[in-house]
Amino acid sequence: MTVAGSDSGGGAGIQTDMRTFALLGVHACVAVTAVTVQNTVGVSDFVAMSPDIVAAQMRSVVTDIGVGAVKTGMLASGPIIDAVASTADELDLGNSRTVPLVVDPVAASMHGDPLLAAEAFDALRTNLIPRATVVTPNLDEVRLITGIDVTDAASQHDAVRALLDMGAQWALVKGGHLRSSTQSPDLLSDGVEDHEFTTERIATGHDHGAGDTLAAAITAALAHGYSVPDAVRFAKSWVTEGLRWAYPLGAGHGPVNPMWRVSEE
Ligand SMILES: Nc1ncnc2c1ncn2[C@@H]1O[C@H](COP(=O)(O)OP(=O)(O)O)[C@@H](O)[C@H]1O
Ligand SMILES: Cc1ncc(COP(=O)(O)O)c(N)n1
Repeated sequence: MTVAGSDSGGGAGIQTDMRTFALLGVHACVAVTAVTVQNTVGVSDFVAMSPDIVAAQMRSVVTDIGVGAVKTGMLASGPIIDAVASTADELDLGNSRTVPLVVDPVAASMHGDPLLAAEAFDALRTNLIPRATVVTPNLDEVRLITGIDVTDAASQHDAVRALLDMGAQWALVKGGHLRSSTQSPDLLSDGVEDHEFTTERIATGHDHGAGDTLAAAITAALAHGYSVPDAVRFAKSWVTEGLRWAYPLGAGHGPVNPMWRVSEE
């Protein structure tokens, strides 16, 4: 299940989560948190759902269909974060519970347009990150959540540690925004084991939805029973191929292509 916002341009959010889930052989259920007015150049507006309706979608799906793993993406507001956190407890989702919960703490679109209210960061830190089986921030989100500016391997380790100190079971600090590097290094840790997943940086401006694709692929792999390190290893290779097969669209950033496996044939 994905708990996320709609991207009218189809490059990120629910739309990319559902494509990724389908291609990875899992049925996608959805709790819509917000509807964005979005294309390849930016997000011009959004409307958030009521927290009760978000919680009710989660409850409706879990009590009837069941879920193998759950991912959160754009949550829009503090009250939605609080509702998702308490519903996760009610439904036995998250850190040390039955069903893994992947928290992608989406704060803004890649164009810099906000997707989370500024006053919602406390709720993210104190209510959602402690419930995460794995939290997957990019470097801008790391700065906003922990105050740490990641510029190298040492500060990436510090950021992982800060997220684990907030209570996440595993933290994955993604290196996609280290744009001056020739590589794209992601660091995963639970405080005991460190795993580095590094790929060559792909020269593309069409990287819209990369974080969603990665987190959705982690979620699908967890639903298939992978361990967290194996799920992240798989998802990193999946998003790397998606970036290689990304295509231009509109006047801005085209989408990572989660259909790369189909496109290849
Ligand atoms: N140009 C690139 N080449 C290779 N991997 C990339 C590139 N850009 C991002 N990635 C990878 O895509 C995933 C999403 O990363 P990132 O861009 O940091 O997140 P977000 O989309 O949330 O901003 C990470 O695994 C990151 O390493
Ligand atoms: C509904 C929604 N969810 C998530 C993102 C983040 O994706 P990106 O960082 O590629 O803009 C987005 N732009 N829109």
